[in-house]
Amino acid sequence: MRGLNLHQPGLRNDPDWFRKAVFYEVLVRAFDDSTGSGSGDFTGLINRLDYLQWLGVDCLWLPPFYASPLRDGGYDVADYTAVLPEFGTLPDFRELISQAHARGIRIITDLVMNHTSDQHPWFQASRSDPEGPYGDFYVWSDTDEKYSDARIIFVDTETSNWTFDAVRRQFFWHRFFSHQPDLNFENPAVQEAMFDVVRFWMDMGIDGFRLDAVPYLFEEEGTNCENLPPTHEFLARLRAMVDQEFPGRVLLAEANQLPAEVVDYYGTEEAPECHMCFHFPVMPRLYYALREEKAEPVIRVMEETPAIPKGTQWGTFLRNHDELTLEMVSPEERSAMYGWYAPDPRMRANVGIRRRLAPLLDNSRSEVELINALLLSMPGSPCLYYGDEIGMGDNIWLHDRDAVRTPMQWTPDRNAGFSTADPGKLYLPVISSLVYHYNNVNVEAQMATSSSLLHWMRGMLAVRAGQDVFGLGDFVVCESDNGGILSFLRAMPVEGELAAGHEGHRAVLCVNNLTSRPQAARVQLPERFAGAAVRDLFGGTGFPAIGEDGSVTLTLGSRDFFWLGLNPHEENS
Ligand SMILES: OC[C@H]1O[C@H](O[C@H]2O[C@H](CO)[C@@H](O)[C@H](O)[C@H]2O)[C@H](O)[C@@H](O)[C@@H]1O
Ligand SMILES: [Ca+2]
Repeated sequence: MRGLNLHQPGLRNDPDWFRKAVFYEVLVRAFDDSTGSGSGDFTGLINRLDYLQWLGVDCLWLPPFYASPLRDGGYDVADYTAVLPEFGTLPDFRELISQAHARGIRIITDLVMNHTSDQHPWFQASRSDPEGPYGDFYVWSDTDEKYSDARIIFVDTETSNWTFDAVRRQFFWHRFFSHQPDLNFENPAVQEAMFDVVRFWMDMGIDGFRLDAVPYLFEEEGTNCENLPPTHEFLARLRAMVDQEFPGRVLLAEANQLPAEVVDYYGTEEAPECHMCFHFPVMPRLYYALREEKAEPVIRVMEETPAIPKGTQWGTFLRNHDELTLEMVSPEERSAMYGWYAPDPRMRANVGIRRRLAPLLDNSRSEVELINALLLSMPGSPCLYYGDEIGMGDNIWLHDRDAVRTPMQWTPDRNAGFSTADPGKLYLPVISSLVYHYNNVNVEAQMATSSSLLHWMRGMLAVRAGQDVFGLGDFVVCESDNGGILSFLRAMPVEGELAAGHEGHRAVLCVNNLTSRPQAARVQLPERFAGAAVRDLFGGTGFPAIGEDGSVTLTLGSRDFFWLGLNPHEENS
């Protein structure tokens, strides 16, 4: 056992930390440029940790910062144990970990196991020396006909999962871009090499990994080459190694699949795999429900979500560095969502929408608040995307997913306070559109305005942090007589293991008006809440108690929501 991170100053010794945490995805490149190079870096991120601590996030997720030609935002790794020189050095990264930990903030990073860049020395060796030690590191074939049942993921750019290599005079397999050859996981040396990568970064002190594109590790003829048994066997071995050598560190699966398939990435009691999995299908349903003004799509996807093993957690999100993926919705839902959210074809990418949260919702403050309230109160540990806490805009005139990867907007000054470089030297231009210009949308201005979205987000995170039930409690949909109202309980037992030592209310009733008009609704709770006292979690104001039949009638303004603490034993006041 090499690495318990629990003794780091600032980190709480809590095995459930990831189940209660708010994650924050931040691109090192996009956050703060401390050197004037035009690109963000580790020192810049260190300089902004106080801001992230102030905001109330618990764990950062850093997408790849490894040596890379950057043809896929760093997901094209050219050296797994080197960092991009423009981001700093390994000692700088180590300093970032220790500075984050000192502030009680954990860090997980991306582990891109499925593929490398074609610039990786393993691929260069594999293509030029088929009989050498790396000859079998990739998936080679004399034809491009194998695995024909596997879909193409990057439909905008790729026409085949095979590309001919003129050096080796064979085809190589790639699930993503043709410059990203898939590693051959059938080769034990590849598996061992990946274990060593995991050890390298965990030894350095990171708190876990997001496992990128994890369904695609193995291939098998006659299948769609996704979620195959050997992939799960490999993940179980990886988890066993992590548990043994780095207890307390987490693995988070990025498996863009239906819930019934994703749950397999938690593994079994005998052979656990990941501690967390992103829940892809729920995210588009939140956007869908806002436009359809109906709770049903969200309720349905939650009903289709199987229970997960004890001690694990979903990861949830509204946006990330990729397009808002519509792979997990039906063709009818997809075309409705394109119509609502991506009327201009430039807003689309692959099977999804390359826009940020605020522009998706046409900068409607009440919709941004409501969808964030849903994210923060539904099951799962929410992951925020940098800049969405201030309602940053996007730039659909940029290439591919760069539309949503522009520099963080700190101030109304040059380059939005992100960099002192000549503006032309920035890795991407700052947002200067009419509505989302950095003159108006920036951290400094919002910090100075108590009614800003930024202050609202911080307040929400603070309230959530005081209620363990959001991370640990059950999710129970409460029937209501109004289809535009989504109401559910987050509850955990008063007696028993879960309740011991945890804070806050044991039951919170969340009621959300998905419609743009005021609504009244009679909400039915389980019988045990009959007569319970009701208090708003934000101001502590008492509401009328739950009726003796277990129901309560509430009125909500347009896109309004309530988080109501329930106490069956309190005198109502
Ligand atoms: O490394 C290749 C890609 O891996 C992740 O991709 C995921 O995003 C895709 C959409 O952009 C999605 O369709 C796919 O199912 C996912 O695995 C990573 O997040 C991407 O940035 C990266 O290009
Ligand atoms: Ca693969």
